[in-house]
Amino acid sequence: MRLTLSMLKADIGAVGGHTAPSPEVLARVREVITEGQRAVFLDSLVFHCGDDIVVALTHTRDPGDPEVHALAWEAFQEGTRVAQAQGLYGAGQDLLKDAFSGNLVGLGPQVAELQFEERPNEPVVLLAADKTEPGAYNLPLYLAFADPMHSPGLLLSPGLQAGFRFRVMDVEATEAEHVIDLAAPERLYDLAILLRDPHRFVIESIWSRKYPDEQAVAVSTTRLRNIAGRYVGKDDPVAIVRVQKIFPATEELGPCFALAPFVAGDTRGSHHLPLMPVPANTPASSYFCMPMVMGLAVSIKNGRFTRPVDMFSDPVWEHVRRHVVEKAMEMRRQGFVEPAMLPYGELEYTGIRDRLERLLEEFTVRS
Ligand SMILES: O=C(COP(=O)(O)O)[C@@H](O)[C@H](O)[C@H](O)COP(=O)(O)O
Repeated sequence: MRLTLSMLKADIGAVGGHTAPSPEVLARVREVITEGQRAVFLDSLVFHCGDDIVVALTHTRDPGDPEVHALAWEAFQEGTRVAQAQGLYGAGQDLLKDAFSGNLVGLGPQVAELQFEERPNEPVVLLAADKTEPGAYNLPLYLAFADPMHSPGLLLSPGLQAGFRFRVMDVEATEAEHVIDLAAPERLYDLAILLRDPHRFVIESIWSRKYPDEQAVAVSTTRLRNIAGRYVGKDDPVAIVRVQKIFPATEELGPCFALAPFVAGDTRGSHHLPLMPVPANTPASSYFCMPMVMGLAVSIKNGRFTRPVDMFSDPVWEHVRRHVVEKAMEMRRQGFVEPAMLPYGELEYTGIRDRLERLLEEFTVRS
């Protein structure tokens, strides 16, 4: 069965700040999605990461299918109406355009879609992150798909030994989509040169080299500020990762997040803090909006999801989180000084830029 898995995500309002959607907003999104079942898709999961609502759908249409996207758009719009009625903060924040034009890409919501021939058992991990940007997945995915120190399957399993092909997107290119395909391990150093800059170069997809038609990973790559031309909240990317057999195993992918790399985002989208792996449906952190990532491991059969297993909820992750919190607090001790605050070009609010321009005019040439 040729299946498409679509992950569609939007921040449409939250309770008491940029925290979490209300139960009523979530219920309305679920209701609209459920009404669309059978006509448009096979199965769905609706959950949240921080203040972002994620809709995951399985269907037999192609990625970018207008009806699938229209259903998600309608669900987010209906949810926004509830958020507005409840006075939630940032109601409809990620719906940047008024009219739906056949595809959610470019309208504000994040979209990751992956098409595949369903295996007899199809294990998949659904990742969602809040208060950060699409490049936040660069390092964990590189470790899982290219680094045998983290992913022993690259050495041990014949299905993985040929390595993987990484498609990297230059998200600063606005006129057209600029991508490059790099095969690991041969082009590992070239890959590293790009991935070291997660603001600009983002892993968009990863493919098996032994089975070139088999896509392992799809990451949403939309940068909201490229659409809106100004800061309207962080991008908060989603990603789909197929696991096991010819791909890294779930337990190889997991530890790649334990490193908790410093990523851009958190308060006012203008700082670096470590990416904290959290259980599903965790509200955004009141500690400086620490960037967070959640993962649901699911199996799919005939397009139906099993009940998900929460990837970052077992006891090991409590230990990891303690370490991540220490890392975050240490960084916060240096307040506004880089790299705690982002470099000038990446600041999402204009206050510093405006003030610096005035200050530069006050400089005089020393005689
Ligand atoms: O990062 C944040 C929100 O991100 P989000 O929109 O949830 O992706 C917050 O730190 C806000 O920038 C901060 O709370 C200020 O928000 P405003 O008062 O400007 O809306």
